[in-house]
Amino acid sequence: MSNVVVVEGLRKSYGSVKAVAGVSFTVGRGQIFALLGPNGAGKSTTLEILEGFRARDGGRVEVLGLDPGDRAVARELRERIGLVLQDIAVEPYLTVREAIARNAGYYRNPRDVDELIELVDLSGLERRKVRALSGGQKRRLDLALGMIGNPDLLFLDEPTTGFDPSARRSAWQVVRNLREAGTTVVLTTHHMEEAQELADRVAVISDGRIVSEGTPENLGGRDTSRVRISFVPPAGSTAADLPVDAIPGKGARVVTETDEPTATLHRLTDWALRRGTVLDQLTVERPSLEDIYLDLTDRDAPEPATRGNAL
Ligand SMILES: Nc1ncnc2c1ncn2[C@@H]1O[C@H](COP(=O)(O)OP(=O)(O)OP(=O)(O)O)[C@@H](O)[C@H]1O
Repeated sequence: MSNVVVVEGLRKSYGSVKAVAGVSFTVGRGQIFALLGPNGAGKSTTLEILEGFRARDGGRVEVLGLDPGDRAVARELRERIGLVLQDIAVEPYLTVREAIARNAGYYRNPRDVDELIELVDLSGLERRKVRALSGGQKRRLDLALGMIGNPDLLFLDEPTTGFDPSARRSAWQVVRNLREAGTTVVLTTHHMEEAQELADRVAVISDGRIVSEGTPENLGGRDTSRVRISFVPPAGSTAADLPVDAIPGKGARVVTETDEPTATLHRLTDWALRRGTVLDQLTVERPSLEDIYLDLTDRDAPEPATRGNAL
């Protein structure tokens, strides 16, 4: 797979603040790549350098085979990338359709305006003024404006902040459809579910450095972490009766952790069935992406109390 983005040893300081302190990663063609990290970690600075808005202090950067630091390629880069940034100002007295159609005029090979309106779920709102849109509708317009130029590479900076759950799911589908059509996407998000749902690869940045990179499934050893099984033991039985070592959990639950979930579950369910009973409220969980993320970005934090459901 050819790389659409190559970043090697990228550095950028603002005075004495080392915002980006030696960041390296690549993004393959047609991939969705998510950059995660706490506030102030260096995500926006990295993205702004890739987008050609900010000069770097050091390191190598290639975007669609071009150096975004080279002013001579700015126009070509502008044609081939799409941007959905935070707080985009759109002329408030234009209608949705006018705003999209106007931006279409800036590109050589724009998408069809009406198709795009449908794609981002703004059908029926074409004639509404931008100033009368809700926060989530405005963000969908931002998404349309980022895509209107038919970009090879789309940057999405916290694309679904302020969306209701249903709008968020439709926006995810829009992004997945773009990937199907061959568009490469680089996004930042604070929603771990978004990264889990969308990203082919994720990198976690903290204090200007990448602290872990992988797929949402294997980031930080997530796929090999111990599995946690929890349930309420049958009435009349104690922890000592169970066929596995378990410790008290929340309420009446007990919890056991294992590297061999199949065998442990077999022992437990076999034990329960032989007694003609059930393991009430049984859950089997690996750490969620959010658990792993919190571990990676705050090593002093206590063990997270809640865990996700993905196995
Ligand atoms: N123009 C600037 N001048 C001085 N310092 C800056 C500037 N822009 C960012 N910084 C500092 O650089 C560091 C990285 O900021 P950056 O905006 O890249 O982080 P971020 O990961 O995008 O954060 P957020 O999630 O809050 O958007 C922070 O310490 C920030 O205060």
